[in-house]
Amino acid sequence: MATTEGALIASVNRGMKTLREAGEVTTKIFFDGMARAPVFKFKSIRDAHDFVKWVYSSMEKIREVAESTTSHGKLKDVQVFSLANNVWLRLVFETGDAMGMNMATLASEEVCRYIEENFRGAKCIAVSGNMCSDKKQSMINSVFGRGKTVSAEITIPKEVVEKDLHTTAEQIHEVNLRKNWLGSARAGNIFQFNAHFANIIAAIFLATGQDMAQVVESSSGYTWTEVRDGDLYVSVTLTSLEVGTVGGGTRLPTQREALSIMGVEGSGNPPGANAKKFAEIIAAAVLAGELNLLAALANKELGRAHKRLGRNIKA
Ligand SMILES: CC(C)(COP(=O)([O-])OP(=O)([O-])OC[C@H]1O[C@@H](n2cnc3c(N)ncnc32)[C@H](O)[C@@H]1OP(=O)([O-])[O-])[C@@H](O)C(=O)NCCC(=O)NCCSC(=O)C[C@@](C)(O)CC(=O)[O-]
Ligand SMILES: NC(=O)C1=CN([C@@H]2O[C@H](COP(=O)(O)OP(=O)(O)OC[C@H]3O[C@@H](n4cnc5c(N)ncnc54)[C@H](OP(=O)(O)O)[C@@H]3O)[C@@H](O)[C@H]2O)C=CC1
Repeated sequence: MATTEGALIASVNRGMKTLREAGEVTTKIFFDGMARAPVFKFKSIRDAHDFVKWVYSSMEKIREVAESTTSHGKLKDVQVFSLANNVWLRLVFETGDAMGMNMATLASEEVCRYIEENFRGAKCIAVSGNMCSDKKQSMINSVFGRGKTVSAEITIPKEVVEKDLHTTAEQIHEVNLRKNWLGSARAGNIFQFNAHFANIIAAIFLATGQDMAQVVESSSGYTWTEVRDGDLYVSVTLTSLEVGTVGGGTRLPTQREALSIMGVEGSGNPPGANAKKFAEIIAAAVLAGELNLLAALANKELGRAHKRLGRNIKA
């Protein structure tokens, strides 16, 4: 992790120590796909409607055109949206170990060229029509996923919660409900029912050569807790985690080294395996950070910790 947040390393470290003592973290990827969504304009809604019908009947050809630009990318879905005489095609790609934004953009440009040549009156206004949605918070990413949708979970015995986090499952659960859920809802937040996913995501992105601007949507998600016979069940779900282990800034030597420490540098076997494993490691780290901050809030430790670790003042 690379961060200027004074207490963050200590925070995630204590969370990880707790997870390690509690047992195994389970992680699962529920969705994997990078989206690019060109916007097309038509003369009338009649033409836009005909175009949508044509797209559904031309899926195989569109897939062939898209995949002609890449050996790793696979077009897995075309999601169609319209507004008056405008149509967006949200092209969703499996991108192997790459985060895939260049790969998906190059493939989408080829699809746009094919459409303009083969459907009379279709004009591609922009290869990115914001239904993608890259580097912006959006409901579409939260609902459909972008990059990877990944969850991590663990149940922590009450003795471990008390020893390492100096609190109880009940107190952590109450902070989660009243802060992350009720507080976020009252604040009008619709994407981030969590405490500080962004802290961990930003620090890992910087250390491993990810695209920093994608922290915006990659830190969307939910923290869920339950008290189970005094033990704490805790889980995190990241809806749109956009990461890669090849391409972009992962080519830089220090960033490559950070990925190799986790055993996920470069191409996986099969391709995509490294990026998936990396996403699961990130979800587990987010779980550690989230668990620990909820405990620190329950204990009223926040100000004291930041005084000591941020300002270097003994509390
Ligand atoms: C700071 C602690 C962990 C102390 O907590 P403690 O229990 O007094 O710590 P300890 O000294 O007894 O050490 C326990 C363990 O913590 C770790 N640890 C402890 N110190 C270090 C260190 N210097 N470097 C690395 N690891 C450290 C380490 O794992 C250690 O185990 P050990 O190795 O000794 O067996 C605790 O008070 C704490 O976590 N406080 C909360 C800090 C925090 O989570 N900040 C997050 C950022 S806040 C923010 O940016 C977002 C926010 C809050 O605004 C979002 C929101 O609205 O919610
Ligand atoms: N163009 C845009 O609109 C945007 C670009 N970006 C930038 O794009 C970059 C990331 O794009 P991205 O496409 O991920 O990376 P790159 O553009 O660096 O391309 C990665 C290429 O690596 C090849 N490759 C080799 N091994 C593998 C493997 N195991 N799995 C997958 N691909 C492999 C693929 O080639 P092949 O396709 O031939 O198979 C792939 O296209 C970042 O720098 C980011 O900042 C960010 C946002 C928007």
